[in-house]
Amino acid sequence: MDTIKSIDYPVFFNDTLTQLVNLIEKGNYSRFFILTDEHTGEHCLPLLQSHLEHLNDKYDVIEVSAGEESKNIDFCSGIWKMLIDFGADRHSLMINLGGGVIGDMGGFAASTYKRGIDFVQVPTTLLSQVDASVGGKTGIDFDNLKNIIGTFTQPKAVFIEPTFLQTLPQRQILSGYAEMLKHGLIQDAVYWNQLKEQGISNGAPAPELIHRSVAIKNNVVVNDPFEKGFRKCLNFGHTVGHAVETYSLQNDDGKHITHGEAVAIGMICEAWLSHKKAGLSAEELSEIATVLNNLYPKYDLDESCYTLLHSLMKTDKKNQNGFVNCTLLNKIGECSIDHICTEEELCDSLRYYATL
Ligand SMILES: NC(=O)c1ccc[n+]([C@@H]2O[C@H](COP(=O)([O-])OP(=O)(O)OC[C@H]3O[C@@H](n4cnc5c(N)ncnc54)[C@H](O)[C@@H]3O)[C@@H](O)[C@H]2O)c1
Ligand SMILES: O=C(O)C(=O)C[C@@H](O)[C@H](O)[C@H](O)COP(=O)(O)O
Ligand SMILES: [Zn+2]
Repeated sequence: MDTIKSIDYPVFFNDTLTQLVNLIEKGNYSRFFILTDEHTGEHCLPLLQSHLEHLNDKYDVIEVSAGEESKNIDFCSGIWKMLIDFGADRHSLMINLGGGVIGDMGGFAASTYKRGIDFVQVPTTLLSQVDASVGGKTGIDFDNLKNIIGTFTQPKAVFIEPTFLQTLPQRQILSGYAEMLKHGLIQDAVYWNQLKEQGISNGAPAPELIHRSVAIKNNVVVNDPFEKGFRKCLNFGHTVGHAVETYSLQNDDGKHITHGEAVAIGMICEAWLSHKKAGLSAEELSEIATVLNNLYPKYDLDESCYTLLHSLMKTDKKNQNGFVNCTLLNKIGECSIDHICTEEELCDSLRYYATL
């Protein structure tokens, strides 16, 4: 599969770990650091290390706990502290070996340490391969708000290695599939139909589909890297989705939903808003709601939490002048940005989800 050229860096799909070793050797780095979480440390690090034996004295491993609960300032401080303790200088390289949590937080830690050191993304979840590793959004959650602190900083390269997906639990595969479905909905009706018809059984989607999603996302971010305008299309499903994800993280019942599951709920609600406000037909709304509702577990959101959900939506980064600003679909495969949605409309979209 062809390497994709992003803003000013390559996204590799073939011989990825050899390509990574080439980058390390050519980059003349003083040291490099591999950031993992407890799962990628177990399942992915050994394969990477088998390519690094001749560089054993040039790197250290930094491991954090797994999951969204770690994507915060405390774990980020821990990473900065380890970089200081290991003597990382400005000519160091950070290798983010993990899912979106590691990619976002490792990218943020690297982009701020000594005002910025190089980093690369080695995504190990479907979600991070198709979406999070490309485009340069780095960040952490803070004050119970998703990605509220962060930077736009591009990696030096992205290495998409399909082998890593072999150990990924099916729930996480489905989570990544939600972002792939989003890519179809916003940009490519043929791709949506292909994903919808073949569905997802056991294991990861074909590498060609992963490549297709990266190509769709990349095409958007190269034209609007700082989300001044059309990049907001990649945020379809996230106004409601991030609020639901945050709500689930705050509820200490141990039943946290994944980012993809939350975005799937958000896409149903925002498809309903699209029907009300942006021309999406009733037939296409019904198709989207059926596909997503069948793929993802139902999450209980009763009326008593709507006020909290709306207050979370009011903090969305697309908002301006206090108005909640959504990306909506005009039809499957085409979207438009900057639709102001009222509290009543947003709550009605949650009511629609509850009726399914
Ligand atoms: N920067 C962006 O553009 C962007 C895009 C989409 C999502 N995100 C962010 O990404 C995060 C979600 O990423 P995610 O879904 O990858 O979650 P994650 O990083 O928490 O990974 C999910 C789980 O899978 C485990 N895991 C990772 N790779 C594995 C492997 N190969 N085998 C077995 N287990 C493995 C992890 O340890 C974790 O428990 C969210 O914080 C979201 O906000 C960022
Ligand atoms: O790359 C983008 O732009 C996206 O919006 C992709 C999203 O899938 C992703 O979840 C992103 O992290 C959301 O960004 P945020 O700015 O809404 O925090
Ligand atoms: Zn997302």
